[in-house]
Amino acid sequence: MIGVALHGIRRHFTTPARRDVLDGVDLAIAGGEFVALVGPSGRGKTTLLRILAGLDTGHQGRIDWPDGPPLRRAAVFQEPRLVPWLSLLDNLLLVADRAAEPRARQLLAAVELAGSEAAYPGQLSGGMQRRAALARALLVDPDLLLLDEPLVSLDHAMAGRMRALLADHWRRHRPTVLLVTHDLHEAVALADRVVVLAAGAGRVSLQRRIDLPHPRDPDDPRIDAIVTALLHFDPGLAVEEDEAADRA
Ligand SMILES: Nc1ncnc2c1ncn2[C@@H]1O[C@H](COP(=O)(O)OP(=O)(O)OP(=O)(O)O)[C@@H](O)[C@H]1O
Repeated sequence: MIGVALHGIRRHFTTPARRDVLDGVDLAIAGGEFVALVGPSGRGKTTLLRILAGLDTGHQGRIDWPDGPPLRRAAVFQEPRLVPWLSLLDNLLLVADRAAEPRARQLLAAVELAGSEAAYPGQLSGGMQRRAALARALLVDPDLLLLDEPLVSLDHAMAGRMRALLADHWRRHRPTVLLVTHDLHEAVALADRVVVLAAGAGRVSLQRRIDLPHPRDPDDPRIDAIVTALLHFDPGLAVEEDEAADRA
């Protein structure tokens, strides 16, 4: 299992304006841990995820991999990033070899895309594409799974089923997961730990361990109680909660 320790991660952008987006993030994630990173728009969540994915190398600070670097890193970003001229099935097989086809079909069925294997991304809704991107990430059996609001445009029921799929995959395979979400309920329902980025400071302002046993019932009232406690700590998170409720 792959743990990671971030020490004093800083990211400064100069355009369009000079700005310290991350200003000394310290965060250690244990191998096999499921961490949710929350906070309103613009606090640098995606930037941190891109740094961990190896896509943003303009940061300062140190990233340690105490168990060695991840061998299979997978990421799902807000935009699905599928190759437009390949079918869904071929998009999945891009990250694996042909022998993985039965598993790829199985995963497409698990994200409720059975029957769409031959479709091209442009023929599908944004939500369908996002589910395909999730299936593609799971196909590589990642040891580090980075998720940037992967369920954001899905309807309430579908998002619930995809959350259950993700939770089930994590329990069986135990990848190390960092999930960025605006949805506090989602964060508490899934994660071992919720990490809040501070408003305007670019640093971790709160970490809260979620000691509820897995598998979790999303209707467990203890989840709402923890969400209320987090909102009490950082009322800025409430705006995002309202938006999540509107989307549902
Ligand atoms: N390549 C870039 N160049 C300049 N500024 C950037 C770049 N990438 C991100 N930023 C800025 O950094 C800030 C943080 O962006 P980031 O996407 O990491 O926030 P976030 O917390 O993930 O927001 P959201 O929840 O809306 O996705 C924003 O003000 C954004 O405009």
